[in-house]
Amino acid sequence: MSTTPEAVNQENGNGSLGCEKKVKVVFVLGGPGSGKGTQCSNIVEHFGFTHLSAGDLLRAEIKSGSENGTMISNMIKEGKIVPSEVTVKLLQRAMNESENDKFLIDGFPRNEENRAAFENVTGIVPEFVLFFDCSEEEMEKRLLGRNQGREDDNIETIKKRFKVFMESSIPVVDYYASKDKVRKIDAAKPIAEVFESVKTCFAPVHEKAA
Ligand SMILES: Nc1ncnc2c1ncn2[C@@H]1O[C@H](COP(=O)(O)OP(=O)(O)O)[C@@H](O)[C@H]1O
Ligand SMILES: Nc1ccn([C@@H]2O[C@H](COP(=O)(O)OP(=O)(O)O)[C@@H](O)[C@H]2O)c(=O)n1
Ligand SMILES: [Mg+2]
Repeated sequence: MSTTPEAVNQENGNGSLGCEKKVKVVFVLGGPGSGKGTQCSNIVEHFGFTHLSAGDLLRAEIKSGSENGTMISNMIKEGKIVPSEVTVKLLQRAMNESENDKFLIDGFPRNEENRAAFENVTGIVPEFVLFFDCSEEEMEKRLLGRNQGREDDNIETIKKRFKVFMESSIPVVDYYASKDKVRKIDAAKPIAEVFESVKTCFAPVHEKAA
């Protein structure tokens, strides 16, 4: 059952969303074009998670005619990170509206502010962080060929996104690595091979051949 908007804003214990609902969260991080969205679709199909892309939620918010739409749109065009207040609310709403209790949160947290705001507001600590490791050269090639009509998939914005990734997102990966929560994947390989590595992070150990 969905909760009321008021419940969404309440702080509660670990794994709680301000109501009785306990959830499991896996953060999916990696540079722009590293294949986060592609692999999340595979994970959803095989492991029953619900995929929440922070970027998709922000783009939907622009389309909905929200009062924040212009600000979000301008930030995305510049490759900048939208204030956490906006993004965390969208993620919380999506989790509360879902019947599922397992979420892949893709493209979030992208900076220290995102990370702290999410943990403070929701009380949720991720099970682990999937990190897609890929060279900028490969990511650039993929983004320029993505063809989804995105206003930020142009070379000028791509360069800005790479800079933001290195300066703001890598420290978040380092933070979770210091807590032994990062599962790093070589994301430069073909899609099916990357998914073989991803699977090992989700499948229980006993499912593997002895
Ligand atoms: N392993 C891969 N090898 C080649 N192309 C890929 C691979 N993974 C994803 N792609 C393609 O690269 C582009 C970016 O992938 P996407 O999943 O949207 O990445 P992200 O969400 O990390 O930006 C898409 O066009 C996608 O089809
Ligand atoms: N946590 C987030 C995620 C995305 N965004 C914005 O949305 C843009 C696109 O994010 P995305 O995750 O859809 O992009 P990809 O990494 O999938 O290419 C980012 O460059 C940011 O401008 C944000 O501000 N905060
Ligand atoms: Mg994506």
